[in-house]
Amino acid sequence: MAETKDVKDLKVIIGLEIHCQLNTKTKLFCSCSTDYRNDEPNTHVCPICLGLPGALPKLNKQAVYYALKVAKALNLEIPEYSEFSRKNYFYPDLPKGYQISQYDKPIAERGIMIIDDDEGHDKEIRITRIHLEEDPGRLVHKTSRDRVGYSLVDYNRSSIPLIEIVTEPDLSSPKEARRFLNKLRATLEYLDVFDGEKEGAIRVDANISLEGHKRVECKNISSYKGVEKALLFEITRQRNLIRRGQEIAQETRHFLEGRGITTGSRSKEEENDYRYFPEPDLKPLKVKDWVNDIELPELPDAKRERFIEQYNISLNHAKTLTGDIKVADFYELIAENEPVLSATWVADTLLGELYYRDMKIDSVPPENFTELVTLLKEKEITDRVAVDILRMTLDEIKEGKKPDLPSAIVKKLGLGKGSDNEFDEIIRNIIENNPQAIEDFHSGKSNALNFLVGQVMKETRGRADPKTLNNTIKEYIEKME
Ligand SMILES: Nc1ncnc2c1ncn2[C@@H]1O[C@H](COP(=O)(O)OP(=O)(O)OP(=O)(O)O)[C@@H](O)[C@H]1O
Ligand SMILES: [Mg+2]
Ligand SMILES: [Mg+2]
Repeated sequence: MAETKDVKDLKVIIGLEIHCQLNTKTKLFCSCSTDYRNDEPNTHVCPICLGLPGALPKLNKQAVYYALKVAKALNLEIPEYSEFSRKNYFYPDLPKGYQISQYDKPIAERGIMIIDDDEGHDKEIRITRIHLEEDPGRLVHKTSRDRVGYSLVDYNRSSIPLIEIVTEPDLSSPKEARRFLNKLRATLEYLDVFDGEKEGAIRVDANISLEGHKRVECKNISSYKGVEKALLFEITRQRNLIRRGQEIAQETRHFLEGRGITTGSRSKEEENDYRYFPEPDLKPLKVKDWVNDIELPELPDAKRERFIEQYNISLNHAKTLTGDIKVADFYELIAENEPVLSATWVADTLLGELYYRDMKIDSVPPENFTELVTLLKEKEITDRVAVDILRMTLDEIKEGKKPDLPSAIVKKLGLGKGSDNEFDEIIRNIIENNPQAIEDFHSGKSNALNFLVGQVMKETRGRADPKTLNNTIKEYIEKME
């Protein structure tokens, strides 16, 4: 069956296992603070999260509540009871010799998330299950000068609450996987149970196979881009093997972020028998009773529909604006004034400029942005000038300064839109100094006119109105014959 198909036409099958740190104040089974990132190693520890003999876990209810919130948001079925289990393995990141996790009675099972497929159509991705577990410690591997390796271990992270979200193998491309993760992250942030900006907040195991062949699992990828890259690499690697008539080994591979490749593990250490059994120190949870108290906020899909309805903006803009709760909140602060124009400028310009500068939207004062949109609406400035002002504003914020209001910048730098006759001399000069362009124009090359418009825009620092400039320049050329 598979042999008759061209290798490049084999379907790509992807399933993800996503570990997300929940942003509770304290750890899953003790009261150590989870806010460890700026502190020395092993300063947020106690007998429980160090796994000392005799220490008993005490369940953090907040974490259960957060996990249930996620389960409800992704439409999972909540069972009557949920139970913790011990997952036994020996590794220095886990001093107890077992991780408290969940096995056959997870918090929730069988849900759905809808994403865009590669054609932009809605696609349902089935969620297999969500379970709660504790994070192990963190190992730092070092090489000393005599090249003998050694490892340091930090238990600050030990017992931070995680949820593991497992999907069915419903994703069909690396881009889909990326979109799934983006939407999942957005949902978790809407729910306020997760902070995706924190280092180590999300770790993904990406499973991938080609139709009719064995699956490979790329473990512990720590960025969204990394997942996409690892999957792209795997598709090429697996296709090449199949082309050469070799079998794909079912194995665990590691993704090397820096080099963008995956490598096979030397040992078979992952092929563990975890000897799961119910955790005797924690009672089963009657989760069905908890879930009734959970109220969900407005989620991305609902917000998107409301934005379209309330502000009359396009589907694409609504998708972009609701793809991140901070962007959605910013938009709602400024939307009253010119909702459509504001949507365009946030979605099509502001986000790109922020991304380019590695800045976050909540650093932008809403009043500055509102004023910029007003100036545009009143046609006091051109689009070009607006982009320049936006860039100046963001650069100032980035340098830690308080940016001037756009109206003040316009005044100070004389950036107000001019009428074409104000630029009479500039237009004449440009026409006179570009005889080649005039000749091209006469021989019907439309680019020539664009070139002249561009020159005038440059000379006027973008103050001329490109919409009228086309005609004006045409008239000048005809007049000057
Ligand atoms: N043929 C396949 N191709 C790609 N992915 C697959 C395929 N079959 C299953 N998967 C995915 O592999 C993952 C299986 O994860 P699961 O946790 O159930 O098992 P595991 O990987 O064997 O165990 P572990 O939790 O120890 O990693 C799921 O995300 C599932 O969608
Ligand atoms: Mg798993
Ligand atoms: Mg797995």
